[in-house]
Amino acid sequence: MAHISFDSSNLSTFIQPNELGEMQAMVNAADDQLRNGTGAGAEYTDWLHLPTDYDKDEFARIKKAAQKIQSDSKVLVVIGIGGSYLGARAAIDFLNNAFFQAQTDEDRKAPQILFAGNSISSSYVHDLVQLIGDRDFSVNVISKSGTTTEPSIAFRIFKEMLVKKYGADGAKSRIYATTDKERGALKTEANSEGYESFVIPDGVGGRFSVLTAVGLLPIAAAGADIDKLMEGARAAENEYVDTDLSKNEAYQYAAYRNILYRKGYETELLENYEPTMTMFAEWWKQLAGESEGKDQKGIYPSSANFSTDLHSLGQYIQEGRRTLMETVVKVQEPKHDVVIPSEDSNLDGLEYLQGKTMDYVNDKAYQAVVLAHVDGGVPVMTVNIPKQDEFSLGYLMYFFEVAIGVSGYLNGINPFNQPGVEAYKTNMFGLLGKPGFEEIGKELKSRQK
Ligand SMILES: O=P(O)(O)OC[C@H]1O[C@](O)(CO)[C@@H](O)[C@@H]1O
Repeated sequence: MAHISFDSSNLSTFIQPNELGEMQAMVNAADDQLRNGTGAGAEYTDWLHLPTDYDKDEFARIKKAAQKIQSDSKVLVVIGIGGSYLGARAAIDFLNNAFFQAQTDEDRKAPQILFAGNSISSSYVHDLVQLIGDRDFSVNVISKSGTTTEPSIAFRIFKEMLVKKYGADGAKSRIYATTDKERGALKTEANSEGYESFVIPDGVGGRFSVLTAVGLLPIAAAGADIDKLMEGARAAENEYVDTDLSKNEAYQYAAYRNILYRKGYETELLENYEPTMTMFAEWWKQLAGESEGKDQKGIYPSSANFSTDLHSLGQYIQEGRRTLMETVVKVQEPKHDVVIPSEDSNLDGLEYLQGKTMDYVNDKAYQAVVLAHVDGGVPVMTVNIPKQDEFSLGYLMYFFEVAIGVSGYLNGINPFNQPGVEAYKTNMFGLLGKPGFEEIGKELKSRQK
């Protein structure tokens, strides 16, 4: 039995009973493209078997490195952007205390995990340096290419800080490089400087890399059980193999979102009712957006955090343009529950809820929102997960990865490339005067007012 469940029961006013079955032939073809390597981008599908087929020696090394970081550092600075950071960030938030990063070093029982190199904000880096202060720290620099501008700038800054604090040799023993197995600038530097290094496998694109060292080292350093994370993903790998739409809920999700997309529901909101899942949605947004948004088509992935955003975006979702569909990731059992206290004055009118738990109210909010949004013309799908633990997270991430792979093929694109990301980089290099980009720089500058 599947560990998580996909609930499509609220789609009945938007999709007729015959429509899912009519997608079966297309799903069969998409499954063939994905699993038999007949589709575009087949060289980037090794993530499909990562939960079973991974480097066990490296996995043990990751756990050892995490222990070393825990023993000699109060802070781990994780440098990376896009798929080289979002999975770790999402997992660490999802699995830990809501105030993990704000806890004292003693309470946290693991290093504070701070992220850099995911923007070019100087103010952010300045403040991060201040926050580290004189505490012991290590750096995990994550980049397949080793030349991505944002993480490369951050790496220079934190490497210099390490050298000043620990000397050249001390710094080397505190830098962990996660990169290509043999090529690229970071691999070359790791080899020559002797940094401990971990591999981003060739057949795994950044947005599908959370279950490699890219995600696993920071997640383990934060104190999570990465064996359980892999176990959950492995269970999902075994679960979502049947091509039959009536049996494979990840494929069902892929098919339904494509049916809806073709009816004009062009934006999908990934929603949660737990603030610790905000970054999970950010991970999902790259997974879906970078995979599917190409050739001038694709579902636009967005997100909303409830009930917070019901008081900001709620109006639009209820009554704005009818192009939205929603996918809720609903946690069945909270990490902790809290009873609502009684108050004699009852000025807030809440006495009818005294003695009930907050999670009871949160669940009723979810039920109420589904009813209201469906009535308002917004199709709602729900992915139910039992709780926020490592096993469930590994399972859930695999669910979305396999669903997005199939979904991309259903829409006739290559889900595993990202040619569009280069356009801004080329322009930026031109404007910055990077050697080799002089011509484009001249042309761009002539167009600027
Ligand atoms: O690991 P790298 O090479 O620094 O790239 C980081 C990110 O940049 C992209 O290549 C493009 O945004 C992503 O796919 C990737 O996750």
